[in-house]
Amino acid sequence: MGKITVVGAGSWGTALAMVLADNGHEVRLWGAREEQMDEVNQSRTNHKYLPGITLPIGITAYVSLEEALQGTEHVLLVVPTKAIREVLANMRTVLKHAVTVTHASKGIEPDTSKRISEMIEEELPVHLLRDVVVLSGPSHAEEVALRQPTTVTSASKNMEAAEAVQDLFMNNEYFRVYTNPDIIGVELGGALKNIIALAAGMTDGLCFGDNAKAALMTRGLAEIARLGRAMGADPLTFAGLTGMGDLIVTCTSVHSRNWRAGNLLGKGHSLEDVLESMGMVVEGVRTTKAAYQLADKIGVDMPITAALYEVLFHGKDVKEAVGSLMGRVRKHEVEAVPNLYK
Ligand SMILES: NC(=O)C1=CN([C@@H]2O[C@H](COP(=O)(O)OP(=O)(O)OC[C@H]3O[C@@H](n4cnc5c(N)ncnc54)[C@H](O)[C@@H]3O)[C@@H](O)[C@H]2O)C=CC1
Ligand SMILES: O=C(CO)COP(=O)(O)O
Repeated sequence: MGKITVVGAGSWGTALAMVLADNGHEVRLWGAREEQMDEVNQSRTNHKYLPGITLPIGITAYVSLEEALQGTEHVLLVVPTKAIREVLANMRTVLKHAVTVTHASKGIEPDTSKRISEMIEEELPVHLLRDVVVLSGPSHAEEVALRQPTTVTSASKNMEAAEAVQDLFMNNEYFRVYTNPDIIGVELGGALKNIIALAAGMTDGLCFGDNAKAALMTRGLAEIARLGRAMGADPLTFAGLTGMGDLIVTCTSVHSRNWRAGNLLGKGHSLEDVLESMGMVVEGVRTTKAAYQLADKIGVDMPITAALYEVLFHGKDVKEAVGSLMGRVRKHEVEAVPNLYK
């Protein structure tokens, strides 16, 4: 069993560190806050992010990134998308050897439209980066930390690297990992479902029913797949764990920060107050901006994303946004249908 450094000690980094420690690996958990890292080492808890959970002894917390990375060949990067470039720049200054970087974050960078694997390739020079792998799927940290059955996907351009990550995580009865070569589809599915989860939370906050939620999830998946296909993803990926699977778990679970934030917005709270009250990352807000810009740039129709963008960034009334969505021009459900009759 090897040494693995988990960079990011929030809820997801800590829960994944637990899986790796359960599998017998020596896990180094890095976080920037000394008080929090002392808590992990001394009390074996990380109460702000995983309340009530006792961490396995195989996890050691570090505040020095250089020490945390010494002698490890595998880095699991799990910080919010906003912090990815800053953390990679710090890694670049202290790394002395090549590592495989697996990331488990879910987002797209506004303005550049970059996926996280692209940011990793940009920030780490080739002599420090062996492979890039993505770990994604329907997986709330709260349930993984309770060792409840969970399935995710490991994706990479290099299938050997994806399989190596599958091996690292699959040695217990509760965490099962599939592999997929479609890194674009896996990353886009994980990032874009957060937009739909925010919208699903809003419909619940507005006290709309199950019909509205089912409509959002289904048409949301249609626009996720439409953008994904235009970006070179395999459309089938969006029917899998990192597409439909993650969409279901995020739109229907009270654990989801995106759903909870949307719910508060639907009840009339301001975006500023909602983000302030969450205390954890709500990736869907930045991703809405990034996806809106990307769809606009490449000419892909994403009506739900565009409606949410107006609500979040231009103060449009939520009910008015729903009205505009429902009043759009008539369409075929399946885009290929009109072509069949030509
Ligand atoms: N929580 C979950 O169940 C899941 C989360 N994810 C994804 O994992 C990523 C991380 O999410 P969580 O761990 O849930 O977030 P979180 O809000 O629980 O924790 C974020 C952590 O990142 C740290 N951080 C923030 N900025 C930093 C910086 N500049 N430098 C160093 N550390 C910094 C914070 O101190 C905190 O420890 C997100 O992209 C999220 O979408 C993916 C699957 C499940
Ligand atoms: O990605 C997740 C579950 O798969 C977590 O979603 P939230 O960030 O909305 O909590």
